[in-house]
Amino acid sequence: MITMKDIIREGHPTLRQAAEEVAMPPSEEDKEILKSLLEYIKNSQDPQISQQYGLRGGVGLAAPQINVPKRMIAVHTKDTNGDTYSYALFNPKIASHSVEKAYLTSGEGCLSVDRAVPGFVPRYARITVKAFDIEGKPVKLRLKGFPAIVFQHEIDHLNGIMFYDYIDEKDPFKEPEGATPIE
Ligand SMILES: O=CN(O)C[C@@H](CC1CCCC1)C(=O)N1NCCC[C@H]1C(=O)Nc1ccccn1
Ligand code: NI
Repeated sequence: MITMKDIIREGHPTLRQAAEEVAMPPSEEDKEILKSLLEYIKNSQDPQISQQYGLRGGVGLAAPQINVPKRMIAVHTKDTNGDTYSYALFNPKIASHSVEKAYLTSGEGCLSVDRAVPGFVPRYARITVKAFDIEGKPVKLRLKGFPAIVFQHEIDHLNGIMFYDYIDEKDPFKEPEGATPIE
């Protein structure tokens, strides 16, 4: 199982690399890696397991964060209606997106960043993601709200982008023009 010692931290070059596409259909090895990403996220949200293994809670994880420069992400979270979004995907791509932006009013953090970096992170309010599921079947997701923010944070990791790259240094809490705040 993945624990915090497997998660690389800022300064590690892999976090700033573009990750490689995963060949489809996925190999058994790639399937195991993808499963382990989703397993970490679920474990990190389990009070007993996360305490026992000292896991930092997360709602998403990308393979580069465990020093695997391959295009794989896992997301396990709820939206404000309480619907659960649980995905483990290969080669996710943002196929289209809204012009409208959105941002978390709490700002963002990252399991690979051991410090608080305050400020709003402007992202697209709605996205359409095309990807492949754990069996290599094509999937298409239309996302908005918190899940859309999480997916963008994870897909950025596949392109070597960190959340704080978007924060306005001069005025970190400036409301991004016409953006929707997400509590
Ligand atoms: O690449 C993936 N990561 O770096 C894990 C990140 C991903 C999220 C950050 C903002 C959008 C995606 C993560 O989950 N966190 N970041 C650091 C510690 C807290 C934790 C978090 O934000 N938890 C959370 C947030 C809202 C509701 C419930 N839990
Ligand atoms: Ni992150």
